[in-house]
Amino acid sequence: MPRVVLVGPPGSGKSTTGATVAELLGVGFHDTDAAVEAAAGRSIADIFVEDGEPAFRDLERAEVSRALAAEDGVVALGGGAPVDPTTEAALAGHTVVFLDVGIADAAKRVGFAASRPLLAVNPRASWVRLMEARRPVYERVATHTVDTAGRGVDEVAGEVARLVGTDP
Ligand SMILES: Nc1ncnc2c1ncn2[C@@H]1O[C@H](COP(=O)(O)OP(=O)(O)O)[C@@H](O)[C@H]1O
Ligand SMILES: O=C(O)C1=C[C@@H](OP(=O)(O)O)[C@@H](O)[C@H](O)C1
Ligand SMILES: [Mg+2]
Repeated sequence: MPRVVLVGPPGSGKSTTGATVAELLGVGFHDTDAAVEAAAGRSIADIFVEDGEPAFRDLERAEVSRALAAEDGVVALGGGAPVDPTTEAALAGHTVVFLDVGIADAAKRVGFAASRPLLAVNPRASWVRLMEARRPVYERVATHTVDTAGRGVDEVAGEVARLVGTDP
């Protein structure tokens, strides 16, 4: 079982902070988006364009299920992963940290580049809409919440590592 699973919206820092948390804890780091891309041999943006979002969600659900069973370090999910009911149910019993962030910090961090297809059109409005819909899901699955607003990667990673460092 992973030591900690990171959830939160795009730009909350799951992928970047997760790698630092893993270093601090001396464990491996696994990003489910990177695993989906490696297995498909294509970027997430290409999977969205060529096969559509439902096809990506199917790949994501399968990869998250595998990672929750097989990985034992830090696991970062994609921002939409916990919205899937199967994935939400599978997160029960795991140590899950919700990296919270507001639109101002997320916009500064992500720049809303084309690599995040859901934010390609009207990025700020799309991000706010996604976050409004998903916040209840993040709050339901989280065992801990860390506010990342105005805080750098090292500070956030240090707090996450302290929160979960004593967990078995
Ligand atoms: N706490 C932070 N402070 C400043 N920049 C950050 C922070 N967390 C992440 N970033 C930067 O924001 C961008 C998006 O981070 P990323 O880890 O990909 O987020 P996510 O995986 O949650 O979408 C990256 O360029 C990263 O370096
Ligand atoms: O919010 C989403 O639905 C998505 C977030 C992305 O991951 P990050 O949250 O790591 O950017 C990636 O999984 C895909 O573009 C879909
Ligand atoms: Mg990410």
